[in-house]
Amino acid sequence: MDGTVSARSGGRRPNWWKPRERPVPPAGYPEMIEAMRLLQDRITAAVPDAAMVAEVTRGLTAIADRLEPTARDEWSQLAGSLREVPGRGSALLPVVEILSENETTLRGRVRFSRFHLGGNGAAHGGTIPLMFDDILGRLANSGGRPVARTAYLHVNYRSITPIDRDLRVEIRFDREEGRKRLLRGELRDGDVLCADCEGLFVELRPGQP
Ligand SMILES: CCCCC/C=C\C/C=C\C/C=C\C/C=C\CCCC(=O)SCCNC(=O)CCNC(=O)[C@H](O)C(C)(C)COP(=O)(O)OP(=O)(O)OC[C@H]1O[C@@H](n2cnc3c(N)ncnc32)[C@H](O)[C@@H]1OP(=O)(O)O
Repeated sequence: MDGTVSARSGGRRPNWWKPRERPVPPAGYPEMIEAMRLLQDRITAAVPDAAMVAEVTRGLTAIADRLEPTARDEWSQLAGSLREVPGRGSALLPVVEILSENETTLRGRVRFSRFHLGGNGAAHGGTIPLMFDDILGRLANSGGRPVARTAYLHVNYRSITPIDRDLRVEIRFDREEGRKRLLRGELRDGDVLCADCEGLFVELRPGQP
């Protein structure tokens, strides 16, 4: 248990869940993840012939083999841990560029891409909760609060969410009751409400994974 305490809990509760120090990302690391995202988009869109399939498979396997000896455990990995980098260095997440952020509100710009396609130009319905969960989780765990996990995430799809367009997302901290933190969010394409959500985050008790 470390000694970090939450401003919101009046300094009583220790913040036990804390990843170890991460290695500093080498120069070019965010660009490498960006190249991975581009690859995901291009593979999703591609209809290659058999020769190109074989060539790409060889190339990707060679890269995977080169990376394998550098693997570390999850507490030391870089992907997903780069809080200051849009998308946190995770190729899984739709990239949210954070425009403003404080302890109660987060505003950002997000662009779903071909990799996230569901159908007919619209983002896959699973990628929208993924995006919401990540930024709700970011706000829920901000301000030195002890770590909380999503207990539920309710998403309403109000209108299709187009890919390849800059959309706006806004999250706000609604209320906090004991270990429970309720947050709400909205995703908009201009004036059109694409989706909104409500998420409950519950602060973990010491020892809870
Ligand atoms: C990934 C972890 C977070 C990492 C954050 C770390 C650092 C922060 C820094 C940067 C963050 C950047 C980005 C954020 C990254 C990721 C965010 C994503 C987070 C996730 O994606 S995380 C994965 C999905 N998540 C789970 O894998 C949870 C599995 N689950 C459990 O671990 C337990 O289920 C738990 C702990 C949730 C509760 O369990 P428990 O036993 O501790 O508590 P209990 O059940 O007593 O509930 C206490 C009070 O909450 C009410 N309550 C509970 N559940 C409810 C529900 N569903 N509906 C309505 N009310 C509910 C009860 O009714 C009671 O209310 P009351 O006190 O009023 O009676």
